[in-house]
Amino acid sequence: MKLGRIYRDFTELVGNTPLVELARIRTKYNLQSRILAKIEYLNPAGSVKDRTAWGIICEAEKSGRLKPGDLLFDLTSGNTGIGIAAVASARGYRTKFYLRNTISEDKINILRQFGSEIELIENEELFQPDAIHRIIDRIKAENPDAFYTGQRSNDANPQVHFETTGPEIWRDTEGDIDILVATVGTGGTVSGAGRFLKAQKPEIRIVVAEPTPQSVPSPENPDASTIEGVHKVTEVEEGTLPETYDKSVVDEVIAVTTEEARRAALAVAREEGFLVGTSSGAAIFAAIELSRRAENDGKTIAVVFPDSGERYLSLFDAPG
Ligand SMILES: Cc1ncc(COP(=O)(O)O)c(C=O)c1O
Repeated sequence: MKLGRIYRDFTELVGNTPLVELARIRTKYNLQSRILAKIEYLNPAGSVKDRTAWGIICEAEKSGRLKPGDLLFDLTSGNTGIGIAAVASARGYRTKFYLRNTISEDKINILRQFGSEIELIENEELFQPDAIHRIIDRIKAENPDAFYTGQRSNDANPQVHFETTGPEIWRDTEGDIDILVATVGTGGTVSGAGRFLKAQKPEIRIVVAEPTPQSVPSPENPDASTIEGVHKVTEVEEGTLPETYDKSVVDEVIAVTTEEARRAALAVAREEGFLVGTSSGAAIFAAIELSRRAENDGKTIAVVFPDSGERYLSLFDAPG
């Protein structure tokens, strides 16, 4: 980065997040691999989704689909909404978001600060067969003149990770990377960054940390404590995975409970000083599991930390 730089606006701050070695986690768990974490909460609106938001809005502007003052809308578990709301403020658009009613109060409060319109969707509605597709059809019909950012289907989402997240990890490791671990909401991060990294070095393994079945709300277990923003990618109904998730880049999936993810996130805060969210905890838990395998001795594992633990303070009691 050159000295004395003045940034033109918010969007120039998106990306180029630091990759940090977690040496104290390595010592604590006596690991034989090097663990690196990409600290995505250092994006300007606080999550990896600032990249997605900027990628989608930039692409829509280039193709002439947006004019000043337009309304943008999406179905989101919060972080994408916050990223889109922030980029929209910087570019002169309005926003409206549809959110599951179990989402953390912290994220809803942040969206209100940006002036976004918010509509909550009953958790139960999401249990019905084909719920996501029906909800998306409904919200599109409700906003006929607005622009649907469509994080689950818009190719600009994985593309921005192919153009930024993947190259940044490749550049910062100077190619010394063997495994990438990420979680999947839309799959944009893992598909785009994973595709880029495999194009540079085909033997890199791409690993997804997914929630266990017990960590996903269902009609039988509606109050399950979720890893917010993160979905199961195995044993899910045909057609429910987002179009932006490219399972062909993924070599392995490791299941993590919400409790394991929470504890791992706390270990990162207490050992390394990074207060990360639960999906970061799931990713580091999976990385620790991988590094306990003899085959991974001496290897480098990079982990994506999507957001900050400050986004979930209202969901969990202060731990001891
Ligand atoms: C907290 C959190 N972690 C991880 C992810 C996964 O990111 P992606 O949508 O790129 O798969 C999301 C996405 O919504 C998220 O909100």
